[in-house]
Amino acid sequence: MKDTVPHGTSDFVVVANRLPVDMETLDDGTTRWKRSPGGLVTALEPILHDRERGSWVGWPGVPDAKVEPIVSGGIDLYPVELSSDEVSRYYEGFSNATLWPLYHDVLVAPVFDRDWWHSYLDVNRHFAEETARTAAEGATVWVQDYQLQLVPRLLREMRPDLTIGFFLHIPFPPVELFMQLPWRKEFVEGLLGADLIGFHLPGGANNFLFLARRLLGLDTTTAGVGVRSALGRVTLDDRVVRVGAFPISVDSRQLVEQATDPAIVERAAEIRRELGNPRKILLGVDRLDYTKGIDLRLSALGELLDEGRLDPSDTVMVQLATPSRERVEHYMKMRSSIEEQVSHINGDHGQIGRPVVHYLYQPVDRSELIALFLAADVMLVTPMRDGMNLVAKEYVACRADLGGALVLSEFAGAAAELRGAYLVNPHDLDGVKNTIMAALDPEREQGRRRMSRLHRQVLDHDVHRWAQSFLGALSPVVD
Ligand SMILES: Nc1ncnc2c1ncn2[C@@H]1O[C@H](COP(=O)(O)OP(=O)(O)O)[C@@H](O)[C@H]1O
Ligand SMILES: O=P(O)(O)OC[C@H]1O[C@H](O[C@H]2O[C@H](CO)[C@@H](O)[C@H](O)[C@H]2O)[C@H](O)[C@@H](O)[C@@H]1O
Repeated sequence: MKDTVPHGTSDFVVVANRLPVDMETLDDGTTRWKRSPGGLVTALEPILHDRERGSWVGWPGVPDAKVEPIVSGGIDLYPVELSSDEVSRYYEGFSNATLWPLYHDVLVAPVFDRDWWHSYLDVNRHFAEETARTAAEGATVWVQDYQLQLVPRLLREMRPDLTIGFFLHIPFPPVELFMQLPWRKEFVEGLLGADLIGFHLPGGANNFLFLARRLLGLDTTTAGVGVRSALGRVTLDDRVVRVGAFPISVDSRQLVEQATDPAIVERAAEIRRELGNPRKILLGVDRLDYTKGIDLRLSALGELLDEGRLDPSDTVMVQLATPSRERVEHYMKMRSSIEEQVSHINGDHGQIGRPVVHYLYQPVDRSELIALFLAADVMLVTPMRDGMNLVAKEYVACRADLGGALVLSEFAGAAAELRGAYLVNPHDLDGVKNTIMAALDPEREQGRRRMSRLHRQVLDHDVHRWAQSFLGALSPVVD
């Protein structure tokens, strides 16, 4: 295969399950493009804008879409077509009903289905082939996330001239959980096709190194990996693979700019008025996913209202939930139970024209989202497990006014850096309730000091630093 693949012209190629835009078919049968959901796209978009040329290989988000490459002179988009059967078995099945729950602490039971596995293997091969066609001789390829863990090895077999990086956006599980995977060796071998493997946190990197030793009997470093430092190494027969921790972030300066735009500041004030000028506004912003702890925060709110610790006449919660993976069973169940909880709270505590919980099952524009961040007194980020959680970082980046408070789960990757947040254990409902109460009414100067510390952290560690640290560590392997 090596010599038969024609080379493309792109020196820098991002490979991700999704393109940064999703194709949408309108009622009249015409199509248009809209921003893809999720933090991976939020993070990678500004990185590619920084580059004069680059390509992105990914799925356009709908089955059976025959889309020609979109070559614009900036970021060229190379669509990978997935059939409806592949969407069902590779994306909804293996990626999101096997790997996603397995890597998120088995919050629901992962399904191990051999047909799904074969589809995952086939689709990973399609992605590797499309990338091999797109990349120029000696190009750098950056493969993203759990949907494509076999691509590094497949791609190296096709194109040994490439420099290959891989970044995992979700947690890498503890060894005991990973060992459940019937195809565990194939995954470790797949990732070892890369020159550099990146995780959000040192724990994930250390788990991976342990598995490379234990499962494959490879020679690895055993000292702990640091944050953007002290990379681990796996020594193979012909090369060394490096392993590191690179916490992802947001485009902080751009968010500050938008959040201080007078039109957005005015919109934030208008939102408060539209909500009836409550004393306090709580906010949740998530993809609708069972990992995000939306149910937990609604339970906390419901109990605080039931107990009279919160007054429904002066407290409002806004919960935005982006539709996600809507055909996967646990997502359907979670949607129904969240909507039941919202109705329950509003039924018990709302008044005509004054619901306590304003729930939107739809994505909103970035400017509206930033205005909501500014309007919110308390941001609730309460996942049971999350790779990073960019919403937490977006909120503190936007609060250049040093107002607001962040309640953050210890089980979000972001908690490793945002130590000044109101940290909660999402398994401890009473603890969450007490922490929400504390975050609602901090002593003013103490609240501003907390936010100032968080804001500085996110400004100093933005998404550009993330990309530079990963790509900087990847580039020495070219020498
Ligand atoms: N309802 C929504 N409307 C607009 N953007 C949203 C909405 N929900 C989530 N987002 C955006 O999607 C991204 C979510 O990223 P993150 O918190 O890392 O989690 P994940 O990638 O698992 O969805 C953020 O950029 C956030 O602002
Ligand atoms: O593509 P979808 O199935 O619609 O899912 C959206 C994305 O969700 C996940 O995001 C993760 O990446 C974020 C950025 O690193 C991180 O902050 C968050 O904790 C992760 O959950 C998924 O990993 C992406 O591949 C999806 O595109």
